[in-house]
Amino acid sequence: MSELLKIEALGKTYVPGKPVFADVSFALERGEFVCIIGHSGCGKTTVLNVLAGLDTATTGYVFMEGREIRGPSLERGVVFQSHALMPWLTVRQNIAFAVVSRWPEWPRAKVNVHVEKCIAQVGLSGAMDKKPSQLSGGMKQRVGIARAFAIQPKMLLLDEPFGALDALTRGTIQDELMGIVRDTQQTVFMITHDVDEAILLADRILLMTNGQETDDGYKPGGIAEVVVNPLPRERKRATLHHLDGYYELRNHIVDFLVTRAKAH
Ligand SMILES: Nc1ncnc2c1ncn2[C@@H]1O[C@H](COP(=O)(O)OP(=O)(O)OP(=O)(O)O)[C@@H](O)[C@H]1O
Repeated sequence: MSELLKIEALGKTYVPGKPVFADVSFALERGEFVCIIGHSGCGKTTVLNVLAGLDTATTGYVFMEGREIRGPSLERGVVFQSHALMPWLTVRQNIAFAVVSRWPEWPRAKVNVHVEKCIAQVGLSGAMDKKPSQLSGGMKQRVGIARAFAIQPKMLLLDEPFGALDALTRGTIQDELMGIVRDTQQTVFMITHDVDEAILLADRILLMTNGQETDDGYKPGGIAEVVVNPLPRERKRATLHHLDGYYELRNHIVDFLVTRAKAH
C-alpha cells in the first residue's frame, strides 16, 4: 500500500483560545477504509469537510498525493447524510450530471452505459427514471453512493451515510458498499456513530475526543487513539459477533466513548 492522503497538525478554531480540535494528524493508505468515531460536536464533519475541500482548517495541512488540498475536486467523492440530490432530475440524470462533469468529452452513449452500470451496482435499475421525491430514504442514499462511485474518485468521503436509515436497509446498503469498495479497492474515510458499523467496515478506527475544560485549563479535541481492526478482512455483518476478538474490540471502543471521549 502507498500513502494517498496525509493530514498534518490540523486544527479548527471558532472561539479564540478554544480550538474545537488541534494537532490532528493521520494518513490514509491507498485502498484503506478508515472510520472516525466520536461524540457529537468533536469536529468529525469539520475534518471531513476539510478533506473534501469544502471547508478550511485554521491550522495544518492536508495533502493528497503530495499536493495540498485547496478546494473541492472530482478526485474526491462525498456522500452526506442528507443525500443532496438534485430534486428536479431523475436518478439517471442525477448520476449522468456527475459523470458528464467528470468526463465532458464522453459521447452520450458511453455516459448512458456507465450511468446504468452504476445504478445497477446499488440495485436501483427499476427506479432509474424516478425523481428523488418518489424514492425512500434508503433508495436516495443509494443514489448518493452510486453518484460518488460513478466519478471513480481516488477517495470516498462519507459523512454518516447510513445515519437516517432503518436497521434493515442500513445493513443491506452496508453490504453493498463493502462489496463495491472491495471490488474497486476504493480508499474511504467515513464518519459513523455506530460502533458495529465501524468494526464491520473499517481497517482502522480513529477515536476522537471532544474539546473540554480540565483542571489544567481548556484541552482541544483530537485523535486520542488509532485502533487497528484485527478481525479478518472478509468479515460479514451477520457473523461479526462470532469472530475472535470482536467483543474485545467493541468493548474497547465503547469504553472510549463512555469514559474518555468527553468530559461529563
Ligand atoms: N460555523 C460555525 N461557527 C461556530 N461553531 C461552529 C461552526 N460550525 C461548527 N461549529 C462547532 O464546531 C464543532 C464541531 O462541529 P462538527 O459538525 O464538525 O462536529 P461533529 O463531530 O461532526 O458533530 P456531529 O456528530 O453532531 O455531526 C461543534 O461544537 C460546532 O458547534
